[in-house]
Amino acid sequence: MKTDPTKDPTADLATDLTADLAADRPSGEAAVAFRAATKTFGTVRAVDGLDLTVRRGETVALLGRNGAGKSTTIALLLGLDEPDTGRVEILGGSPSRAVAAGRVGAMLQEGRPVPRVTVHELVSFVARTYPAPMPVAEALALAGLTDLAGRRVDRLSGGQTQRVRFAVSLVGNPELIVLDEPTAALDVEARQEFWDSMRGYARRGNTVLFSTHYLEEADEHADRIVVLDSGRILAAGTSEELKRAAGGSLVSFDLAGGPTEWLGLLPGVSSYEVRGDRARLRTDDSDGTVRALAERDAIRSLEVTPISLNDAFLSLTAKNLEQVR
Ligand SMILES: Nc1ncnc2c1ncn2[C@@H]1O[C@H](COP(=O)(O)OP(=O)(O)OP(=O)(O)O)[C@@H](O)[C@H]1O
Repeated sequence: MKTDPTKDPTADLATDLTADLAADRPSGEAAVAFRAATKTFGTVRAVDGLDLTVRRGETVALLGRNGAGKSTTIALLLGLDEPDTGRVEILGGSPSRAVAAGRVGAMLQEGRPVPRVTVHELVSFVARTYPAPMPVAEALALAGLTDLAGRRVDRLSGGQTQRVRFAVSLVGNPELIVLDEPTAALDVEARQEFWDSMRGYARRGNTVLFSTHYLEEADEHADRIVVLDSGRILAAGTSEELKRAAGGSLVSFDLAGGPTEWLGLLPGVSSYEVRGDRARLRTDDSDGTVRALAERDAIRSLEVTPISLNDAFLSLTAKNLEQVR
């Protein structure tokens, strides 16, 4: 549902419901639905029986290593490629219909700036190709480009160019925006500016699906994270849920020169490492591990912390590697 802060939101809701009824579709339909979708290239299953639903208004991150299947998933979603088997739907219909109607905006990895035109000219040109675009000034403001409107697009920095691509993807006033690694190669500041723009768009009630390698970005900017590996979903949920799914906590303490062979035998401990005099134990049963350490009087500078999202990601993908082998 789209909301304009200057308007009564219930008026929007009423309009939306009327539109939904008029279009003969349920008002609660998903923004994105993959149903057992598979895509194979030669012997590689880039997308392998994918079942994924993104609700309207959600911001979802697709997280995965190189080759996990993120770009192929996005290509299927945008109708740039067809699944071999299974189904992909956007906003209750086919991807190509949603794209043609301007209901989906996309920012893909490739694409070079057009020479000589200004930011305003380019975004205006793209706006004219959509049936119900947003005002160009609004798209420029959302993308943080108001002050750069008169600048030539081939004379912008990497971060500014990325924001132009963002403006181009949203000027059609889409309900769903799909971003394939939108901040690859941006510095920290440009990345932050980009996410600020994206959040402005999401706050209007729109749906965002983005792929990333950056765990912090997924953690910070998505309502839900979907971890992909070998074209399959390994885990999905909030970062807290993923940490829980990966299992466990970290227990660390000072060895004070003591032996290390027994660490792996402690209750709950699945792995451990020793750096200098500090032992770090990964455990599924932190209470049991701590009790056993206390019995051995090995609790010097003891700390129990939840695992980081990074640890959870590594652990989830490592488990999958073991299963694949
Ligand atoms: N057109 C293609 N022809 C052959 N193999 C392909 C093609 N597109 C993707 N693949 C393979 O499918 C798998 C998934 O690739 P995909 O690009 O979807 O992964 P990704 O998660 O987006 O990776 P990255 O993070 O490196 O962009 C990889 O093994 C890749 O080599």
